[in-house]
Amino acid sequence: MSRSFTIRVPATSANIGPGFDVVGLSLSLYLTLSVTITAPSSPSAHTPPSIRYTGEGADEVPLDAYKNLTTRVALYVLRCHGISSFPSALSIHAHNEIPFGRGLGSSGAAVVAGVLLGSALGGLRLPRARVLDFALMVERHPDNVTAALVGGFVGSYLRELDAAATEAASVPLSEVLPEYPPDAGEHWGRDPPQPPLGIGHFVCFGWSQSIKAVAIIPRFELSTARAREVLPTSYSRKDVVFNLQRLAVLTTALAQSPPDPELIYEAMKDRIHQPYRKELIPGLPEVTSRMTPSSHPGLLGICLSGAGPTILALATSGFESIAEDARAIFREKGVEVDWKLLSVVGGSVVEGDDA
Ligand SMILES: Nc1ncnc2c1ncn2[C@@H]1O[C@H](COP(=O)(O)OP(=O)(O)OP(=O)(O)O)[C@@H](O)[C@H]1O
Ligand SMILES: N[C@@H](CCO)C(=O)O
Repeated sequence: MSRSFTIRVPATSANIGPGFDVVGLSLSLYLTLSVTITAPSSPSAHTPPSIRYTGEGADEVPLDAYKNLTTRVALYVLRCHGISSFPSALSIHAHNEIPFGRGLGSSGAAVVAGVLLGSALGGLRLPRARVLDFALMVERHPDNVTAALVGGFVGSYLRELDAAATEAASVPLSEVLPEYPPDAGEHWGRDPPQPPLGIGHFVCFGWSQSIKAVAIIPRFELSTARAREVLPTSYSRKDVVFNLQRLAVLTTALAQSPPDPELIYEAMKDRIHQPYRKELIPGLPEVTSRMTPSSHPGLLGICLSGAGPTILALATSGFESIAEDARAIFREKGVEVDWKLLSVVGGSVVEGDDA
């Protein structure tokens, strides 16, 4: 008997200014997997997975199930449950609206989609907290994956792990997600590390429905790894307190109706990551300082989205003039951008899976 189902995971913006590695927001661009497992023509014939990929990243994403991030994560989940291979005659059509390497959570979405895929393929029915554990074994900061899974405006932290769990969680990704299948008759080698239970914890904040997100997306990629390399390993107390004060206010201010632009604009400022990332993103300091609620009615606040280079402007109106003026500032620095008006949406869904 054939089986088919769909997995849909939203884009995310992490940090929202002061909440570095802490808060995330799910946004209305999606990675969608349409999955079909056809009944094998003969029980002994094992057909390898076939992947078709359309949309953002289609020209660079690997279509080999042992190299593709989403399917490697799915196989990791299956192997942790004693299932050593993909089902036969598995076909996946991935359609992606989330641009790669722009700070809109493309890798977090691919990882969450992979965990949900593994759970569905194995009939595992993993509870949401366990899905998060698996996702956090692969993507080690919780802000994007938690928001992609749960949806809305979310704050999260990683539980402090005991020594054994710390060791399990610190296994290199190359071991968690090996790229190559074993040759026929061989084994994968040692069992993959099981995620410790309850790695990530989160809380959902309120969100004023009048607030939309303008994503101003430079036409170049910046990997999260590169954007983390430029960050210092320690901070002054003054800078930490600056961010904590703003984050505490921001988490409630974005739920108020009507939202208060003066409060939010100041509460979206950051001293922990954006100042260090300006060398990688020409125009970042100018865009975040020259555009204010006074110069742009409707604007509430402006920040780097995730690790960048996208800029996220939260606003209740005036979306086009905010985007076009940001475009003009970027153009002065030689950077071309595209922009999208996005809404805050719900989290990941799996539809049509009766297994
Ligand atoms: N749908 C996908 N399928 C397979 N691989 C993907 C997919 N989406 C992202 N990736 C991989 O993740 C990489 C981008 O990850 P990276 O963490 O650098 O950026 P990001 O997730 O887009 O940004 P941020 O984490 O700042 O929001 C891509 O270059 C690609 O290798
Ligand atoms: N909090 C992370 C998000 C990137 O995915 C960072 O800013 O590096």
